Order: sequence, then C-alpha cells, then structure tokens
Amino acid sequence: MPTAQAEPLKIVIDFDSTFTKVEGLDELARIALQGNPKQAEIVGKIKDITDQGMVGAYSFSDSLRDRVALLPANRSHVDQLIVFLKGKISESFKRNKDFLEENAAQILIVSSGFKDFIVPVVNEMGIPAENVYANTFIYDAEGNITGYDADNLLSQDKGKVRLLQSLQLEGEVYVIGDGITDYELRESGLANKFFAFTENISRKAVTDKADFVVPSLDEFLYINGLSRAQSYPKSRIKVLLLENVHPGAVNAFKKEGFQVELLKGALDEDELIEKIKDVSIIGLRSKTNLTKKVLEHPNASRLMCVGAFCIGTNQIDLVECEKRGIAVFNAPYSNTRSVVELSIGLMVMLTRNIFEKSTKMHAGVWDKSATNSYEIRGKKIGLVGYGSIGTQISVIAEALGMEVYFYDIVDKLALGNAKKCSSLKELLSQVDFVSLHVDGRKSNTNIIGKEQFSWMKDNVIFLNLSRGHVVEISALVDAIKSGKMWGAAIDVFPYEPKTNDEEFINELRGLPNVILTPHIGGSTEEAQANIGEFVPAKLLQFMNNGSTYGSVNFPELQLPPLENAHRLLHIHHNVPGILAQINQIFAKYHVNIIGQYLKTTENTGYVITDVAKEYSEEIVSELKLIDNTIKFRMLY
Ligand SMILES: NC(=O)c1ccc[n+]([C@@H]2O[C@H](COP(=O)([O-])OP(=O)(O)OC[C@H]3O[C@@H](n4cnc5c(N)ncnc54)[C@H](O)[C@@H]3O)[C@@H](O)[C@H]2O)c1
Ligand SMILES: O=C(O)[C@H](O)COP(=O)(O)O
Repeated sequence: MPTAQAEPLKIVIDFDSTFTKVEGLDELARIALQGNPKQAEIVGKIKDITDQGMVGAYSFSDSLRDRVALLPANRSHVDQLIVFLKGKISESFKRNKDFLEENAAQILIVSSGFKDFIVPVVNEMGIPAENVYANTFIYDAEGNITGYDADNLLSQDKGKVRLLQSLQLEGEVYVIGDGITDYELRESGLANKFFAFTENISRKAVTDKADFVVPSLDEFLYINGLSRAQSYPKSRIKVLLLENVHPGAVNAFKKEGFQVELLKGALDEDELIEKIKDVSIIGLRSKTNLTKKVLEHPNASRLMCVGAFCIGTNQIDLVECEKRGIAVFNAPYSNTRSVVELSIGLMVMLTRNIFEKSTKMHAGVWDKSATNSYEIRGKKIGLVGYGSIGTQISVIAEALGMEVYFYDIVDKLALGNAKKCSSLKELLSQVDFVSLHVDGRKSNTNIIGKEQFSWMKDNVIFLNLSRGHVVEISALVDAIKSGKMWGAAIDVFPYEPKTNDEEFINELRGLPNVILTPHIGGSTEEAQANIGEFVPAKLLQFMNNGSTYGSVNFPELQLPPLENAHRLLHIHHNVPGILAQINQIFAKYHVNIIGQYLKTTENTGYVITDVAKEYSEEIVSELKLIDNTIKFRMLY
C-alpha cells in the first residue's frame, strides 16, 4: 500500500451492510425463526431497531440488548448464518479480494455485530481474526444464545469510539461504513476521513456527514490511489436509458455498479444534449434521434457506446458515431417474431372488416353477414424487404395457404415456394396484400408514393410496420379515400409522439378500414424482455472486455476474457502505420505483450493489446499522443 508516512494507513471497515450486503443479526433472526408463525413480526421488529440505531435514533446499547432479547437463536443457527453471509459478501469487496488479502495487516474490521459470525466471513477474504473487533455471544450448555459479553466496549454506547481510543492507532485512519457509529469515529477525531459506503444501503443522515460517499470499494480505492481490481470505478460511469426500456436492462447495469438513469419517453435534440452530459453509455429506442449535432456537442464527449433497444438504427448517426470511436449495438432479432405475428393478425382483421363490425357491436348493431369478408388463404402477399421479418412472414403466410411474392434490393434466397420479383413494380402489380419490411435507411424515404400506389391492384390491403418515412402519407390517404384500397394497417409514422402524453396527429385519423397502432410491432413483453437482456449484454461486453461483436458501425472483434493482464484499447482513424507506431512504443518501454488483436473498417482501426501488468505508465500518454488516435482506454 503506497504511503509517504512512517505509519501505514489504517482502514477501519464496518461489517454489516458494508463488508456484507446484509445485517447479520437480522439474518440470524430470520434463520432462527424459520417456521415460526411470528417470524415476520419479530424479524420486522429487529430490523426496525437496527435501522433506528444506524441513524442514531436508538441508543446503541439499548438497541443491542433489545435485539438479542428478541433472538431465539443457538449455535447451529449461527453456523447456518456463516454459510449464508459468505454468499452475501459485497460485490466490490469480492472484486477486490486481492487488495484485502495483500493489505490485511492494515485493515481493521470494527463492528457492533458478533465475532462468532464475522471472523469466519472476513477470513474468507484474507483478514485474520486478530484484526476483527466485535462482540461475542454467550451460550448456555445446550448452545442457546443467552446474551453477550457486556464488558466488551463494542456492546456499549459510543462503543466504536471507545474501542478506537483504546487501540491508539498511529498514522492516518480512514473509516468505511454505512452507519452513524462509523461516522462518529471521524467526529471524535479518531479517524481522518469517513467514507459513507452506499453499495448496499444509503442513509441520508450518514451520507450528509461523510467526507466522501463511496458507492463501492472500488471508488474508495480509486479516490485514495490504491491498487484496485477495476481500471475505473463503474460507479463513476453514467448510463442513460430512454424510452422506458425494460427494467431488466436497468438491473443489468445497476448490478455491475454503474450509475443508471431511466427516462420514460424519448428526448428531442436539445433535451438530449442537456441529458447526455457526462454519459458514457446511452440506450434508446426508435424515437430518440442521436444526431451529429448531439454527438459533436462537448456534452457528448464521454460517450463510448450506444445501445439501440430495438432493431432499427436509422435514428442514430452511425457514421458520426464511428468517427468518434463510439460503438453502436442493436437487437437485430429480439422483436422479429412480435412484428410477424401482428402483421398476420392485421391481415386477417382487415380482410374480415373486424374493426367495423366490432365498433358496430359496441353500438348495439348486430350485422351478421359474409358480404365483403374473405379468408387470407389462397391470396397473394407481396413482401417489400425480405430480411429477418420479411422471411418469417413468408414462412408463416405460406403455412396459412398464401402465395408469397417478395422484392428485395439484395439478392435473397426464396424460402419455401416464395417467388422472387425483380422489381418493385412487378411485385406491387400482382399481389392482394402489400407488406413493407424494409430497413429505415434515408434512401428509403417515400419509396411508396402516388406512383407505387397506382401500380397496386384495386382492393389491395396495405401494411406498413417498418418505418414511417418509407411511405408518402398524403399518397396513402388519397389511395384510401379514392376507394382503390380495401384497407390498411399502419404502425409507424413519419412523426411519432415522443411520449404517451402527446397527441397523435396524422391525416390517417378517421379513415375507414384503416387500423392505426402506436408503433407497437415490437412491443410485447417477450420482445422487450429479450431486448432488455440482449443489448445490455453487448454494451457490457464492450465496456468490460472491449468486444465489439455484433456492433453495427464498428470493427467487430470477439475478444478473449482478460486474465492476468492489462488490456489497452486503441481506436484510431484507419491510416497506414498506426499499428507500427503502437508497437514501437511497446518496444521502447520493453512491454511484454501477451496478446494483440486488430480489426479495421474502411475508416476506423481498433487495436487491442494485452500486456503484462508491470509496465511504465508513460506508455499510456504516448499511445494517446499517436496521430489519428480517436479514443484510448484501459481495462483491468
Ligand atoms: N413496427 C415495429 O415495432 C418494428 C419492430 C421491429 C422492426 N421494425 C422495422 O422493420 C424493418 C425490417 O426489420 P428486419 O429486422 O426485417 O430488417 P432487416 O435488415 O433484416 O431486413 C430489411 C430488408 O429490407 C431490404 N431492403 C432495404 N431497402 C429496400 C428497398 N428499398 N426495397 C426492397 N428491399 C429493401 C434489405 O435488403 C433487407 O433485406 C426495419 O425498418 C425495422 O426497423 C419495426
Ligand atoms: O426498430 C424496431 O425494433 C422497432 O421499430 C421497434 O421500435 P421501438 O423499440 O421504439 O418500439
């Protein structure tokens, strides 16, 4: 542990809710009262007393006495508690086991809990019994807990303060804890700094008084320049999630210790510029436009990666992201099935005039008739765009007895008996249903307009569940009003409300046999849960390991796990000679290279080098100074 003082730094660490995620006594009560009908009531009382004690609203000695009195526990319950607590060691303590082991001599566990369960748990992390200061239970001959050693300073009011006074520690003393009794060590002048630890619980009465609020042990180590398991504490990395992405995504980032903010709606450019300040990871869906203006704003300078929690990425300026070394990921298949099912359902609804009939029924009109109701079996469906969605519809439509035709600008293999058309006109002029499934690239703007509607057969049924700008709305309205079209189902619009509070304004409102849906093709519980898992996994892989596999705008690399090395990631403009310059720096400083990976796109190069942990810090600044460097970061 580096320190300039003669006496090395002492770190006093609290146990309950700091070293472990839980309160030991509360858990002992839960275990001891298993099967007891009063379990919830008694555990609740004990927790309540614990909480009051933590914020200083209950004298400690009273709180300990009252809690132990409520506790019908014995040795075997304590043994069960030890096993349980070993599984509840705080994540950042587990991550920094090496630090704890290597510096055990300078670490004191000071707790008003009980050595009986604390010692075996901290031992797991390399801290010896003699460094643990805590209470001890008294047992009767049958092993039942009957009380505790009341002479122990830690069982008394201001116990931690009195204990530390008795220890007369020399040199700097830092305290890490989540309770007011930990702060009291600082208040009494026995400790130089108090770090309120909020990984498991945050108490305002405690954080308000702290010198530093540390959401993890990594943060404590980072602030104090001590060796740590993470190159940069995740609690310092901001994640902004928009458009109400699935809660699974929020949890995935929180679990890893990131700072996460979730907003319900989309943001416009100016709002986004405001909110993107200091954000490293952004997650959005189809309605938030991540434009050049946003990306070039200084507020976006920390942005490292973007997750499109959907299929489409046309709302993101992918080129500008690439130029700035920002990797973009999406969920290319997670909601495909949902769109397919809705498309098929809409076709059936339209051919049977279901909406009109249902509306009449609600008004009390019984209109039983077969007139103008048809099966979809035997009809021709034309798919514009034969990608993930188009091909799945193709298979299912064929299974329903439809004849499938498709047109794609890329040469695609026809599935089943589907027939490939060589032009849009050829497709549109022969089918009964037209369903659009093209991607949202700019050049697809208004690919279906007046002329294309004129190519379609009379009484055509038209579906757009792809992107709003693909269809010229005024031409669609004319086609419906003129009676050429039997019906239409439209899920996507050139302009869509940013939140559910905004009114939907569109010329299509009020037209007959037109089903309008609020861009819900991919909005099913299943799809959103899949996306909420898939996209964070990609973003986390990029952040934690550097892998870009599946990125839609970046050189794709699937990297091995980082083991016993530091990983240096260099993103640069793809010009000749960068790899040579990187390696010259490694050679100059005799760096031992363990592995090196390179992938480029036309414009961008991505070099990852795993090096042995001992190297000169100067290489970092030299690597950053190489001409054409876009971004550089390190992982360990
Ligand atoms: N409504 C929703 O909620 C919802 C949900 C998911 C996807 N989508 C949208 O559906 C569309 C299709 O998704 P996917 O996963 O099948 O995409 P995909 O990329 O797998 O397929 C798109 C296909 O369209 C083709 N294409 C592009 N431009 C074309 C053109 N002008 N003419 C003919 N073919 C063209 C491409 O070559 C590709 O084969 C995307 O726009 C996506 O954003 C909407
Ligand atoms: O591209 C997509 O996946 C769809 O358009 C769904 O977008 P959404 O997540 O905004 O509903």
